[in-house]
Amino acid sequence: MAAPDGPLVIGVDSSTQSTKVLVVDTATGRVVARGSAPHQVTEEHDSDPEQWWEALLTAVEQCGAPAREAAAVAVAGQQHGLVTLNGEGRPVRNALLWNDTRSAPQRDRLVAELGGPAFWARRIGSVPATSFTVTKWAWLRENEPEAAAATRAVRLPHDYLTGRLTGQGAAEGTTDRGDASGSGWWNGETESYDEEILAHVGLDPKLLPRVVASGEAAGTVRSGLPLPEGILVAGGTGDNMAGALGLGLGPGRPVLSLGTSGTVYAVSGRRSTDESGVVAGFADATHGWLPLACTLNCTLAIDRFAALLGLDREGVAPGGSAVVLPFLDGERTPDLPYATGLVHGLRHDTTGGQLLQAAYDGAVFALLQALDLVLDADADPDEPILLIGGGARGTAWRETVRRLSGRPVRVPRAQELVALGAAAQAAGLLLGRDPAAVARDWDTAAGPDLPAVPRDEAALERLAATLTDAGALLRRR
Ligand SMILES: Nc1ncnc2c1ncn2[C@@H]1O[C@H](COP(=O)(O)OP(=O)(O)O)[C@@H](O)[C@H]1O
Ligand SMILES: O=C(CO)[C@@H](O)[C@H](O)COP(=O)(O)O
Repeated sequence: MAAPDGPLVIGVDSSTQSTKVLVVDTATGRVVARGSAPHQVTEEHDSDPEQWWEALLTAVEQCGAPAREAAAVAVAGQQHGLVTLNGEGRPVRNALLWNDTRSAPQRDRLVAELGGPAFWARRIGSVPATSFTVTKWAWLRENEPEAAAATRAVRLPHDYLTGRLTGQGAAEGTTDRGDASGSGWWNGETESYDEEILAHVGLDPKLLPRVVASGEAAGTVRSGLPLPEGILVAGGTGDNMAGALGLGLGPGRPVLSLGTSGTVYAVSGRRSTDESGVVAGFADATHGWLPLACTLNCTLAIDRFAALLGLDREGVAPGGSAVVLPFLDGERTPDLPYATGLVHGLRHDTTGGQLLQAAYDGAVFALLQALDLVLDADADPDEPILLIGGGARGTAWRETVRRLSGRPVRVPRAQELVALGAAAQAAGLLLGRDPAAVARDWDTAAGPDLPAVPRDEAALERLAATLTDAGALLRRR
């Protein structure tokens, strides 16, 4: 390893399928070491937080000597997951994840009981989808009351890992405003926990972590870990907020992330309060906002579809009139938690490759429809879409986004932008700087631009019509 020019920092991305760790030179943004380890997710979409912790340690150990020289660390995590801890700070049960739709009945009731979509959009910036932590807590109380009663602390995934790094007890947890804004009990108007919502769902605010400010440390690394004892631990954040930091994102620049979830987002100085529920009005990890739309079925659904067809994920073919709505996990955008996958428009001459292409189209459609909604009204329509996440490495994904958006697409050369964003947060804390400005100095968003191609209006119209016509099927429980 060439000698670093500045202090080293560690950025962690604990996402749905795996944990990735980068050791980064703060002076240049150069990645000097990396590691990764997978997680298991059950068929019901829950996951053991102890396994995330083991994966984090494994991935840090893979980084070797540079990890032992780092001066600060931050953790970004999959949003919304409900982590319930006992008095010893250990999980009461597996975490209920963002893509678990079991809480759909509780969600419907909560929205109706507390003043409808307008109330929620105004208070928390979003009409909660079944992803939101508040709906999962309501589900737990109703379906596993003994687990809810045994809970002494409620955490989000990144809070849990930050707590394990710092040695926080059940009463000492921390979180940040970005990830807190996806809980459903953090009020964006007052920037504090919403006591009326918490009382309604029977959650004692004392069980929740303290929200640390941007630029404030969550603590320091405790002894006995493969990281230097006593180094700074930044507040951490949700994975999408960290992706925005990692790109050094400014207003008007749309991001499309293709991972287990599909997300489309932008940063804004204006707080979003979309009563339609398409846009979640999240906070970002500093002082601004991160309007975002999210789908439950993205790369995993398409890989499953390719496997069913016996094709490689790049085995797409143009043409045909097939439409696929790849809602294998139910769906959040559009809001169809009970939906299953749907194939329509088959003919004798439809090929497997055309069907696979239709599945890609179906996965990208709702995200692109939400693109203009997450951008400020004065955003330049010719600004390239920044394509990130594991899917951004695939040609079929890139070409689908180009063809259905009609916009230029840029794939940043830097990979693992969520872990890079966590590293930028750690660097910002260490150097007393704005983390997004640190990432801009690292030039993380640089990459070749793929020019715009004419938008495939026929494919978009077929998808829109099928969604409307299949409404009753897709809503059936
Ligand atoms: N070369 C590639 N081409 C297309 N897709 C890829 C490629 N490599 C990985 N992927 C996709 O990336 C996904 C993982 O993306 P990632 O952003 O790491 O997910 P998450 O952060 O949600 O755990 C996998 O489901 C896989 O389908
Ligand atoms: O629910 C959301 C955003 O609201 C998801 O984006 C999760 O944050 C999971 O992210 P990945 O594991 O797909 O990165």
